[in-house]
Amino acid sequence: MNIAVVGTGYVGLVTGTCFAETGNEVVCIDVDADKVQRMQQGEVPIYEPGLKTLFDRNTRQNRLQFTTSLEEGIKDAEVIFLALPTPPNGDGSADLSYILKVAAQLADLITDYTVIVDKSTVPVGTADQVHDTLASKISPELFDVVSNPEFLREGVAVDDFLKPERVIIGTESQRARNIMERLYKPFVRQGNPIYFMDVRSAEMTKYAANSFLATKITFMNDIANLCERVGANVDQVRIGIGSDSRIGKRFLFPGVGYGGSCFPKDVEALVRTGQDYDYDLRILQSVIEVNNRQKRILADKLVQYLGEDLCNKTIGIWGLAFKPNTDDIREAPALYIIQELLDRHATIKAYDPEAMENIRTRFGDQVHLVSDAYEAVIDVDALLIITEWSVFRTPNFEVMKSLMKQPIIFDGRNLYETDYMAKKGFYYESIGREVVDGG
Ligand SMILES: NC(=O)c1ccc[n+]([C@@H]2O[C@H](COP(=O)([O-])OP(=O)(O)OC[C@H]3O[C@@H](n4cnc5c(N)ncnc54)[C@H](O)[C@@H]3O)[C@@H](O)[C@H]2O)c1
Ligand SMILES: O=c1ccn([C@@H]2O[C@H](COP(=O)(O)OP(=O)(O)O[C@H]3O[C@H](CO)[C@@H](O)[C@H](O)[C@H]3O)[C@@H](O)[C@H]2O)c(=O)[nH]1
Repeated sequence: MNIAVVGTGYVGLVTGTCFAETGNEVVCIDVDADKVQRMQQGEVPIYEPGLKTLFDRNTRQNRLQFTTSLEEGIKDAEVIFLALPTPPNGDGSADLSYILKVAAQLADLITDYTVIVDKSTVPVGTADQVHDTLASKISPELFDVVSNPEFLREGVAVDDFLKPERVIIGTESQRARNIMERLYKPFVRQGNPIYFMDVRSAEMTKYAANSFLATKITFMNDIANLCERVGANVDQVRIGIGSDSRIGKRFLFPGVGYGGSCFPKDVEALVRTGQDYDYDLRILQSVIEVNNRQKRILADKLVQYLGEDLCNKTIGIWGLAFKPNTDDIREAPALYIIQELLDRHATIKAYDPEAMENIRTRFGDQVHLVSDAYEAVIDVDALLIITEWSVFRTPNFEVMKSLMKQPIIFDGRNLYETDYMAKKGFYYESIGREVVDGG
């Protein structure tokens, strides 16, 4: 099938590459000329495990191509995916201008029946708006607008796309449904379902899923904070409740708050949708509040221990990306923690396996970026662990102790056992567990 993907970011590039991998002819379109040129020259502009191999294979075989021209990119497409940004407006609502602008352009270009698929995360009613934009210029018989929200996670995006737990397709058109089913069949051969539903329910499913997961994490963060106060260990509580299949083991890991380009903006946008319909989503309002507090928790713990003024202190940081296996720093807790430390005049040394370029772009030379984890602890007064990259899980603590000015660790991801850290001679604070002082 001939497919066009408009918007070649984390979602668009993975979508385009994976559809090419199942034999489709894919053209990816992006307004960012520099990005398009890099991709045309064989460079994958984001870090996503497994993507480069698929990208190389499909570009080599000319099944995956790139252009800045919408007209050229969509000319043979039976299906056009919109994988465009939907960032938050000032009031928390989703900015639909990218989607509606492209919809208006498509209205001038489509001449044969085409399925327009909304893959971006958009509020209920957006597909109708896209439909109306097109229908104001071309016959509704020339197109269908389908909602096909994407559930991939960064860091495992290729796996998630190739083996989705479910595919959601919102459409009332049998013709569009048949095309979408044909396209997705290769990805659900192990029996995972494709759920067809009405467009509005599909749009809502995406927000409900992200908001539920953000709530689950936030609930655990709240419980973790209480565990600290009552002398319980949140890791044991997590295992205790997670083994109840009604609760489930996943997404119960407490930490420094959820970040990334999706949960923060999508929870806000759903609250906003509620307000538009005179309905207060109180649970989600609390989730936002608790998460904002949680993003500061590691800096708060540090300040409580080292004092308000950090002007003579050097703080090491492990992990800057919002989660492991990505270079993405959008809404990363690290951004908030770094800003807090800078406001308190601390010197910062930081290391992340993939996200340092993005941090350099954001903070310039205010953050001293180093080339490995051990370098980030040389002469530091304390180490903050913000992202749980695997490489941080079993460090040589003897070496660390010999490098650090003081053996103090604030661990936002509960990477180590508290008893072990005490035995190794560290002052060690984590999330929802006892503080130990082995010094
Ligand atoms: N990142 C994720 O993990 C994820 C997962 C599921 C859903 N989503 C949703 O998918 C959508 C895209 O997210 P993303 O993370 O891929 O965004 P992104 O910012 O990484 O990529 C968006 C791309 O669109 C391009 N673009 C902007 N205007 C354009 C135009 N007029 N024509 C062509 N290209 C244009 C940008 O240059 C950019 O390359 C959002 O709605 C997001 O909420 C994201
Ligand atoms: O137990 C957990 C799990 C996650 N997180 C945090 O939650 C955030 C989001 O993590 P994750 O969901 O793994 O990454 P995303 O790539 O943001 O993926 C989410 O957002 C995407 C965009 O909408 C959806 O497609 C995915 O299904 C959804 O999981 C990160 O800051 C994680 O550190 C925790 O703190 N504890």
